[in-house]
Amino acid sequence: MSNTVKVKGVTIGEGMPKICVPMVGKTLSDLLEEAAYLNTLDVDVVEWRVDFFEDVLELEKVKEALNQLHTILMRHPLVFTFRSAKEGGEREVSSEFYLSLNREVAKTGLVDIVDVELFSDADVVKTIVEEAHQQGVFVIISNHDFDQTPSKEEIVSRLKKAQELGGDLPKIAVMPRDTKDVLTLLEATNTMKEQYATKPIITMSMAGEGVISRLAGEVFGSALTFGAAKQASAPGQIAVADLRYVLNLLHKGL
Ligand SMILES: O=C1C[C@@](O)(C(=O)O)C[C@@H](O)[C@@H]1O
Repeated sequence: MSNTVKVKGVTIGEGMPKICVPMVGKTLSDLLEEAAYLNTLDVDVVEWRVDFFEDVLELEKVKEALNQLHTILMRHPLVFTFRSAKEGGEREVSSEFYLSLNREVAKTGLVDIVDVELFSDADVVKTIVEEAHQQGVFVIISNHDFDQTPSKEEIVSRLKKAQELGGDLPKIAVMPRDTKDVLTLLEATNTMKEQYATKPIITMSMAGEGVISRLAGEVFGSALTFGAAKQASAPGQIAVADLRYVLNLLHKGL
């Protein structure tokens, strides 16, 4: 049985998949505008994709931005994510910087969840998980394959690894080359959820062919789905209102 992650009144892993929308602004003023707009949408969780932020290398500016974003978004659980270029993000940084960025942000009390990549340096993953948990911050341990869909066994094994490393929300995003790849992701999700998961998991097959995986999480076992506000942060994300409509529809049928 999967546990749940409860944050600011949102229970991830129970009922309908929760909708998370990424903020991808480059400047603070873009971000503040995006945050205000997100407040008008029916979203459960907000993600700050800080790798898009032009001042991401200056920790003080990141913290200042977080302060301001928090005043707008305080009702929503906030995920803090630096996505590396090798996993589909905007830039690459050193392991040292990645560690200090995540550890400093976890200490601010302004974020609820940090996203750490499974294939980061093993000590870095361990340290971030430990320190985030000391601060009462949850951890997504994630992996992204923008080129292909690994085998079912490999997907399950990565999700298990993320769980063993202490991730509260193991996550994987993969790219399909055909519809069979989408089925592979769905099957891996179902197997993980039914047989191994002690935590809510998050999975998606990206791009157009994979859209079904962003909609049918409640059926196959993914607890959270990423939707788009004005700008998508990954291929295949659909508008929040459409996402909510379909999630509700599928929920009614279950
Ligand atoms: O990891 C993910 C999932 C994602 O890549 C997607 O495919 O929706 C979008 C990213 O912003 C997020 O950090």
